[in-house]
Amino acid sequence: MTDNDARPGSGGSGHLSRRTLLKAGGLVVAGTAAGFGAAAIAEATESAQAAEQAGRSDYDTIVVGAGLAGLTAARELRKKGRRVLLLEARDRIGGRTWTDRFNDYEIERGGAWVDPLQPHVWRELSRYNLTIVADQGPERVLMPTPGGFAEFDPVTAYTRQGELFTPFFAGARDYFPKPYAPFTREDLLTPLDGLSLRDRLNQLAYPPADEMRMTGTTSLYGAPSSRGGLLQLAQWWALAGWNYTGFSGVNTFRIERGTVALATAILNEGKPDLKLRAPVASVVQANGTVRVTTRSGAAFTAPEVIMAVPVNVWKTIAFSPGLPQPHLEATAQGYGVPRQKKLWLDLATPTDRFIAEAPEGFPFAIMGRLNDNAPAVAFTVDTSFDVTNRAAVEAAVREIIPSAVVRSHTVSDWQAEEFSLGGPAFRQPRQLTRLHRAIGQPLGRVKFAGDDLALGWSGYMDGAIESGLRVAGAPTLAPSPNASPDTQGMALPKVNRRVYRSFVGL
Ligand SMILES: Cc1cc2nc3c(=O)[nH]c(=O)nc-3n(C[C@H](O)[C@H](O)[C@H](O)COP(=O)(O)OP(=O)(O)OC[C@H]3O[C@@H](n4cnc5c(N)ncnc54)[C@H](O)[C@@H]3O)c2cc1C
Repeated sequence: MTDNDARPGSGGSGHLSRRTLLKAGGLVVAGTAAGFGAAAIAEATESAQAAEQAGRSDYDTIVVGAGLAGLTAARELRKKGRRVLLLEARDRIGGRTWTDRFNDYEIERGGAWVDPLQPHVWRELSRYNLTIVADQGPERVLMPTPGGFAEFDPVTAYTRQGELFTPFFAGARDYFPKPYAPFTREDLLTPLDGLSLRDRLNQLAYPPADEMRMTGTTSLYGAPSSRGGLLQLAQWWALAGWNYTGFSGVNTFRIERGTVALATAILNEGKPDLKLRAPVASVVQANGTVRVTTRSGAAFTAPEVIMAVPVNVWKTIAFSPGLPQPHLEATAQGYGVPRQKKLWLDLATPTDRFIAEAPEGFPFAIMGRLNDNAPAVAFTVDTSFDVTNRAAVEAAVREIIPSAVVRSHTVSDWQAEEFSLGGPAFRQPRQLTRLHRAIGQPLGRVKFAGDDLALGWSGYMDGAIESGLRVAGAPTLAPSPNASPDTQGMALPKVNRRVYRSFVGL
């Protein structure tokens, strides 16, 4: 049910005095946890206590955040017969997935690609009978060399990438023997978790000509390579079957009707009470009740709350009692790839299907046109050029393809969006062993969910769904990556996965 107004009988905002409403309204302006004053928390606490004493809660569970994690959790709880309220800050569902239009073309501004190696998202696609399409893939690949960019056929280019990346992940089968249970060999993980992607490159000491072919990948996720943790990428390698074809081929496929079709199907099955444009400002627990207050002052109570918002956003919400130390550290350090922007480019030239990878330090880490007559997609973590300016974007593209002509473009800046404050999850060194388990733990009656907290495909839609299932007490999946992927009866377009450089996790 889509319902932007307080539900009759919910008792929601009716619980608040005018004074509280005005005070809570101040939160909108402040927009940060710090902006939520002690007086407002005290009042919300009293109110939660009163609700508890009166034995009335508006809902059984309040889920905050209608991304794939929150939608999944809400559906699973509804299936158990619970009364569920889903509060979403934006005016749409889907969070870091967003099917939109650019010129006459359907684009994904966030998550796009799915794969049978990703069991949770794949099971959902099968459940809703959502058709899968394959990108056509590149006809040629531009790779950096010490003398400039050189052109290769895709099989040659990606066979070489496989030769370079396989040693990068040497030992991953030992330290991630069960990729969905990442702490199985914590003894081996702990010393490795201090390594950044840059550290691992330094250890391998590849000749410069080889290293430059790898830093397009490491800089994109690490943002820069020295920031991203080796073990995040290594876990994806393990989840994909400990080999390059799996790692690189993941995300060859898309949902024909867009990610919006998946998010909508989950919502329609669960039918929680959904309130859009309802950014949550505070979450206050007292005597067995949790009171959730939005920036506009609407308040709702339930014995249980699920926070399915990105870790990076936790710091903008006032929790009482306050977040434990690991949660505070994680939200201060950041869990989502910082600075990453996804651009769609209408290129007059070139007109063919290509992928170009650039070494660290270039404005674009990777770009390509994957389908005929489609716009090109490009990713940057460089904050020094103005991505809103067409001429600056064209100049950046021309650093790789000198003859390129950009007609128009559009940008998604997930870092700048206040309800994500970053891109997909990508852990930094030491976050896996020091923080990951701890931040998945509840704070009293408040539980946490999201792709950031997944045990498997963190940074992907699959991880968001996995986390949403787990927090709602529903079974998750952990297939052996050695087994052939379970396509769950879905028709799969036949493609040569070796020619893909998937835009893994992008
Ligand atoms: C550029 C980009 C490319 C990606 N590419 C892929 C890909 O190809 N394949 C893939 O599988 N994954 C990809 N991902 C990752 C994937 O999109 C995410 O893993 C997934 O969407 C996360 O879902 P989530 O529910 O955990 O979080 P989100 O989708 O971020 O959902 C959280 C929700 O909480 C809401 N919210 C935030 N703050 C508040 C508040 N205060 N009150 C109420 N609501 C709030 C947000 O508006 C949002 O709707 C990509 C992500 C990005 C950014």
